[in-house]
Amino acid sequence: MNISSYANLTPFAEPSRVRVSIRLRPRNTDDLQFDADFADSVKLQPELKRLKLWNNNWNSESFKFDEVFTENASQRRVYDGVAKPMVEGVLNGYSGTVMAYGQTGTGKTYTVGQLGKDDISQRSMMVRAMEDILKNTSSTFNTVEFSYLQLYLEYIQDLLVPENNNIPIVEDSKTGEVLLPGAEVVKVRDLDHFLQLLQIGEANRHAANTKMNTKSSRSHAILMINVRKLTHGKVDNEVSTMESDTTNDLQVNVEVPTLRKSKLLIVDLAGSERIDKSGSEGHMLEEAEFINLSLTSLGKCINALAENNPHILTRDSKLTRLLCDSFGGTARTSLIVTIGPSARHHS
Ligand SMILES: Nc1ncnc2c1ncn2[C@@H]1O[C@H](COP(=O)(O)OP(=O)(O)OP(=O)(O)O)[C@@H](O)[C@H]1O
Repeated sequence: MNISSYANLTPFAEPSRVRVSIRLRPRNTDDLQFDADFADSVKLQPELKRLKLWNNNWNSESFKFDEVFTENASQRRVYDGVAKPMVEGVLNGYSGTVMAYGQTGTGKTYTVGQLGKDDISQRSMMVRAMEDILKNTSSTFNTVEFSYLQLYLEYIQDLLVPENNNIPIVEDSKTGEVLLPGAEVVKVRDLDHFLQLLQIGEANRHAANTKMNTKSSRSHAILMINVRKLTHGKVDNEVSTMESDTTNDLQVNVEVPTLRKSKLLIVDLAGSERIDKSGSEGHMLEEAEFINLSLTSLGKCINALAENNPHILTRDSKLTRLLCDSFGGTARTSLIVTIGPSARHHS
């Protein structure tokens, strides 16, 4: 899978159920030391929402995205362009999924999961999304709850209570809703409460990576925010009245309380390295194969969604089973592909 796997999805379906954006990470000290650059092989054209890739000096390919973010794009701008529309949908009762996809070290966690404790301008989508949801809900009429999980190999582990490390996926046969019995579901009091728990989750993910002897994330991290809103919708009701000897049917507006449920998923996917290039063996190979399987089946679902194909095969991996109730119907998906200065050599 490389850049071209997800580019150019937009023109096929209007209005699309999938949006795909791309973000370039700025050069870090390693890139500068090894003089890694992007400009000789890749050109971002944000005003055209295009990325141009040179295969050699004469040949180039152009890919279209919904949004193109250069290395100068702030966390705020990326959030506004990618996640905010999904948050607005969730506040209006529609579910949505935002996912970060890219190779190790290209900025997936920075984009979707960074806490920004010391500098709020560095806050990522998870924090900004919760902030916006809390700002636009009232604790009297709404409930905001979340779970924070990771999927490693084919095991779902609770990042808030890591002892829960083999959580099953159950599909409600009536509603099709994905249920995760045993996963911690926390009612959010305020943003500070959420930040504290997100930090615990981050530390548990980090500890799991350290145990696996790697700094990079070999698991998918999934933040699941559930919003329940009590709304009072007006419903036309027919009422019969008696006036002297005649019966009259009147249409009256009746206020009926309705509960609207919606879900926002923010997913920090595991690095998308290819097995053949990583030279993995033994356990590392098994790990890479599971990541490959889940990303491949996710790719198939996203392509099916973009083509408005009603048959979305979600059975192939735990990742897509976990996401399946956020794929169909009115739900929307937004994918942000992160790339780094050395990405061309690995794609
Ligand atoms: N847009 C950016 N601006 C500034 N720093 C960034 C940006 N994107 C990433 N970084 C920095 O680059 C490093 C790698 O980013 P990050 O950990 O988010 O990558 P990743 O894709 O999640 O990697 P992995 O798959 O290994 O977990 C981090 O130090 C991060 O702070």
